[in-house]
Amino acid sequence: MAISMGKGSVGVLTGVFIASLAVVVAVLLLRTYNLPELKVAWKGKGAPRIELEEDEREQLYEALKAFPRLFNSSLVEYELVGEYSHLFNVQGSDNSLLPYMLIAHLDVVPATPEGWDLPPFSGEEKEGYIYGRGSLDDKNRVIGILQGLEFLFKRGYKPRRSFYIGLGHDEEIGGRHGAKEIVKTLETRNVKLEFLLDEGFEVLDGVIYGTKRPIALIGVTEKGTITLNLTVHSPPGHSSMPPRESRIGILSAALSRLEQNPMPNRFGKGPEGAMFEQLADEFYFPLNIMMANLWLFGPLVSRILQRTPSGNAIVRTTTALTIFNAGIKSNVIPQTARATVNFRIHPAETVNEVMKAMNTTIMDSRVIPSSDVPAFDPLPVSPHDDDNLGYQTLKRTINDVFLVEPVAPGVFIGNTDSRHYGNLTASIYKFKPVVVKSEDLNRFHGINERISKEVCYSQDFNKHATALQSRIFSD
Ligand SMILES: CCCCCCCC/C=C\CCCCCCCC(=O)NCC(=O)O
Ligand SMILES: [Zn+2]
Ligand SMILES: [Zn+2]
Repeated sequence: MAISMGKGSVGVLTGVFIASLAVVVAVLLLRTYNLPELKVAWKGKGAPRIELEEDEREQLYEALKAFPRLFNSSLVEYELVGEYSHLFNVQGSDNSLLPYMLIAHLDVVPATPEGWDLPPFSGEEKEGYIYGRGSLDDKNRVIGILQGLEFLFKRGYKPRRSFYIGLGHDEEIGGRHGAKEIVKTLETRNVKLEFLLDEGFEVLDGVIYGTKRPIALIGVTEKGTITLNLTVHSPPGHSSMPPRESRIGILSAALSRLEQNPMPNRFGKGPEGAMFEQLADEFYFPLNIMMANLWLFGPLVSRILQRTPSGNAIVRTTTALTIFNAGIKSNVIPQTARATVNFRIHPAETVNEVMKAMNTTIMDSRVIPSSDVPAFDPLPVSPHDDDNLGYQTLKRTINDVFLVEPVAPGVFIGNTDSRHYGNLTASIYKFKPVVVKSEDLNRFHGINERISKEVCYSQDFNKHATALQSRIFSD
């Protein structure tokens, strides 16, 4: 797996990618940077609070030590938002240009050590990879962005276009206190953005069945989501006198019906069809002919795609059973059985339609649905035509840095903080500067999440930096 970076026509974007390449270097720097005395230019309402806990103060100080030029630059305003999220504003020289924004998140999903080759929170290395929860999602981008800026400031970087950086702390649970608060902060200042870049697809090497070479996808929209709790209640009792149907049995049957009756294959009814058509030449014969003629071969292609979990995620609303809880003792009939189901909604469907289909499939009034988190429909498609600054900058940067020619717009299958920024810009792009192979897909939220060190070093950092200089300073 590779990680890389560089930047396009917009100021730091190239630096960010370049720095993403050097994430390993950045991690080492975090530990070894030899500090000059800090004169930190904290501004805004995020100046360190007197009531910071010792460990919080320690962490902030570590950040300052790791990125001294960033935190000392007169061009940078920094503030803490929602207690743990970070907002940076880098001032450009031309206020007539709309700022852009880079976002990433600091939090991770949980991990227990079972099945990992190295402990999930160790950051230890093995055979050229750094292992750890967050190494792909999304600490690589956090470090990449900060290291990119540090690198650029070292070179005397002065952007023309202002930009923001937002680092959220609760993306994995919906971004309510992080990204949403950052957005509120920006809205009170009437900020509008030229575009926003967030995590998303990657350079996919052998991931899309039948492709001849690596392909980069930029997420220009994302699927909607419903997270539902399904509960079956009734009074508890002695296991020696079980009811004919237990709560566990009732709920399990309902869940099994959901799994056995997936939502319909909607391939071609959303923007995903255009992606495959655009990429038609990248497929081996006869898939190339089929992709170029989806009006005829669409049904066959959709059946091929749905064979793999990642392809299936593209063609339909997915149904994932993620949590199941019931029972407290081996001889007590449980009072409650409860499960969580996570739907990711295809762009051709809506929350209402999926809810209706779910009720029809379960068809059991003893199974009570409820939800702790808001559902949302698939998101609008961001512009990605030839003259769109954000999309084209990102596309050209991917071409240059990864030396990957095919870049296509796609429907992102996960959900991230960027959906909260819809009032600030219609141009939201989702790309993570790493190369991913098929066998890596299970590492996201799975075991042995890791990032390659070798490829970071083997990429010619200085070459990329030099080649992209004109872009760095042209905007
Ligand atoms: C032919 C099909 C090609 C599909 C290729 C799919 C490749 C997907 C690669 C990685 C995606 C893994 C999901 C990552 C989601 C990251 C964001 C996240 O975790 N957000 C929270 C959430 O969605 O719950
Ligand atoms: Zn993430
Ligand atoms: Zn995640």
